[in-house]
Amino acid sequence: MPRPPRLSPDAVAAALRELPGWSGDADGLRRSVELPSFADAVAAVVRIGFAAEAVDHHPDVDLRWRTLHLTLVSHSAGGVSELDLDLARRIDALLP
Ligand SMILES: C[C@H](O)[C@H](O)[C@H]1CNC2=NC(N)=NC(=O)C2=N1
Repeated sequence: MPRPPRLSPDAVAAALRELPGWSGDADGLRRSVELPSFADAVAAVVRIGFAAEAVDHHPDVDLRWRTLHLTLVSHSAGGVSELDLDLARRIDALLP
């Protein structure tokens, strides 16, 4: 299945205005979130992991104690694509 192309900087900036909590640019979307505990943070990674598998699009995840640092980028596109915007919305629905 063809994967969508890299979005323009303007398109990413416009999309970010609808994604409070996320920052970044056409090279990647970023969100950091602190959970109440390490166990909660691990559970969030698992929930995000299953959501990612469901859409076959995967975040870069950096877990530091109870803080998750998430980066979304479409490796196949060399930047942010519609798949990353969709995954960001799905992740937001899973986080407190
Ligand atoms: C074959 C499979 O669809 C590809 O390897 C997918 C899997 N998940 C992916 N996730 C991300 N973030 N970028 C990709 O290019 C990508 N490619």
